[in-house]
Parts: sequence; C-alpha cells; structure tokens
Amino acid sequence: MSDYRTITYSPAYTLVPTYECFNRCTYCNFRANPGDSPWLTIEDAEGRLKQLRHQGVCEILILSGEVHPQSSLRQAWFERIYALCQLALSLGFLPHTNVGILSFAEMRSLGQVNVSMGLMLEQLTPNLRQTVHRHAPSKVPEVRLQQLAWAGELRIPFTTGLLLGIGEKPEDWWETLDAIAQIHCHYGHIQEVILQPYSPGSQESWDASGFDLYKLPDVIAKARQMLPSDITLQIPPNLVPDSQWLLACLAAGARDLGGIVPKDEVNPDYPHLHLPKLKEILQSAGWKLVPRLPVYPQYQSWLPSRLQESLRQ
Ligand SMILES: O=c1nc2n(C[C@H](O)[C@H](O)[C@H](O)CO)c3cc(O)ccc3cc-2c(=O)[nH]1
Ligand SMILES: C[C@H]1O[C@@H](n2cnc3c(N)ncnc32)[C@H](O)[C@@H]1O
Ligand code: MET
Ligand code: SF4
Repeated sequence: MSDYRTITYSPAYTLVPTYECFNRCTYCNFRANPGDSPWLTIEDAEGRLKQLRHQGVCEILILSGEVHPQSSLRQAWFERIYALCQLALSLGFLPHTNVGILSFAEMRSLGQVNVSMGLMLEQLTPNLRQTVHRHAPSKVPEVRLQQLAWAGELRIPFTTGLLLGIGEKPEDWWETLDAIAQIHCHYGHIQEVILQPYSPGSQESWDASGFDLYKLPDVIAKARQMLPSDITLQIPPNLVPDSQWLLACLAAGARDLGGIVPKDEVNPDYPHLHLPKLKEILQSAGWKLVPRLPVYPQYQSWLPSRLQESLRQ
C-alpha cells in the first residue's frame, strides 16, 4: 500500500502543568508570571483524563511554562511533569512532552515516560536575542541546538520546528532548516518538523501582524527540498484558516496536521475546525485524513520495552 495522498494528524489532548514561565517571549499568549498560575494537580489531571477515555484521544501533549533551573521549585516542577506522564500512561494514553529546556538528566528521565518529545528550535539567528527573545534565556539558539543533540544521544524520537514571522529574514529559515537536517543526519531522531506561523493573540506583549500565510507554501516547498525525506513536515491547520491555502501547503509537501486538540493552549484565539469539516476540505482535493500515533512507526523499536508495551495496548 502506498501512502500517496494520505495526510496524518494525532488525536490529542493538552495538559498544562503550569502557565508560569521565567521567560518572556514577547509573542507568547500562554505564559503567566511566576507564582500567578496554580500548578495542575494529579487529581485534577486524573479527572480530566478519565473523561477522555473512549473518545479516540491517544496523545497527551504536555506543554508547560518553565521554572528557572536555579529555582528552589525546579525539582517539584519536574516531578509534577514526570508524574503527569506516568498518570497518562497508566490510563492508556501516550505522552508527548514539550516543556522547554531540560538538563540532560531531566531529559533522560522524561524519555522513560514519553513515546516522543518536542522542542521548537524557533529560529537560529542571534538577532532575535535583542528583540522578541531579549528576556527569554531558554531561547538562546546554542542552548536549543544542544537540546536536539541530547535527544539524539538519548535516542528520543523528536519533534522540532521553526516559528515563522518573529522578525527573522528568509535566509534565516534556510540556516535553521539546514541545522535540523545536519543534526538528523548525525542522530536520525527527528520524526517531524513543524512550520509554525506566528499568529498574534490577545494576551501577548508584542503587537505585530502574523506571518504572511501566502508565503507558507514556498517555505514548505523549500523545506521539503532541504530536509531528509524521512522527516515529515507538519503544519497546524488552525493557524492556516483559509482552506485554499491549507491545500496549497499540502500540495507544497506538508503531510501532517499535528495534534488536533479541543483547545490549542498556545494559540487559544485559533480554534481547530471540527474533524469532519477538515476531512471534507481535504477530501475535496483528493487527500485522506488519517489518525497517527505520537511516535512514528520507524521509531517504535527505539523505545524502552515498557513504552513499547503501552503502544501495543
Ligand atoms: O495544538 C498544538 N500542538 C502543538 N504541538 C503538538 C503537535 O501538534 C503534535 O501533536 C506533536 O508534535 C505530536 O506529534 C507542538 C509540539 C511540539 O513538540 C512543539 C510545539 C508544538 C506546538 C503546538 C501548538 O502550538 N499547538
Ligand atoms: C510551543 C511552541 O509554540 C510556539 N508559539 C508560541 N507563541 C506562539 C504564537 N503567538 N503563535 C504561534 N506559535 C507560537 C513556539 O514555537 C513554542 O515553542
Ligand atoms: N515553554 C516551552 C517553549 O517555549 C513550551 C511551551 S511554549 C508555550 O519551548
Ligand atoms: S513561548 Fe514558552 S518559553 Fe516563551 S514565554 Fe511562552 S511559555 Fe515561556
């Protein structure tokens, strides 16, 4: 069977351990000030996950604001995230965690309870350190590249990507894609690359217009040429609301729509279309939308045997 004309998505639900974050990326509509966002309790998460059973949800996406590595609360923050992953597994779900920068030891332990993990490279250009990332130590490009290398060393199936339209130049896109291609050639662990158009929301401090979506198909086409063919290109359909342009993105080489979630926690102002509607749009152009797991098939044998057991169930 050929996978020609097939587009995938992951039926997902997002848990947010905390919105509090010591970084202040100016485009962020997610963060709260440290101390201002009560942490998600295990009891609360358990209640929510139990309601999700038998609804077709497979992936639990764990997205968090970050507690400073030197903070006395760091260990409790990390333990809460680990416990949330264990909880999701115990209830039959498959966790994918993206909680920002981790120490090597933290990443290694989360690798034991996640079928894949993620961290967006955003953009490599150092210029953003003076602008949108001026108060975001976690967004230092070298630090993020190091995270990708550690994930490779630890053989964790990984999702990364570019945030487009945060003040970078087109040549910066190619530099960032090239870095991803190189790291994948070394470790072979990048399962997908997200091309995420910056989309303005109501909570951010930056007041910029969103990424010009009409450029997205060209960026996708170039990314498809530059990246190894075993990396899937993902675009978030809720951030490409014009269905003709969504189809143009697929024609250009995007093959995955990421997690389709009840609430996009990062871009709460952009709800997803209902699945039947999305299927209909894709079908009109000859595409079939099919669910996938948060770990791609070629990486399943990389996982610890406990996680492979969870996959079988
Ligand atoms: O619904 C969303 N899912 C996001 N996801 C999840 C993604 O769509 C997929 O569900 C996962 O990558 C699993 O395949 C991210 C995953 C990452 O590793 C890094 C960044 C994102 C960003 C988003 C996002 O903004 N909205
Ligand atoms: C979890 C990921 O969400 C992305 N992210 C953060 N803020 C926005 C926004 N306003 N629009 C689009 N993507 C965003 C970043 O790339 C981050 O790494
Ligand atoms: N704080 C993490 C990052 O930026 C993940 C969530 S962002 C809303 O990488
Ligand atoms: S994008 Fe992530 S790191 Fe930046 S402020 Fe938001 S939550 Fe924090």
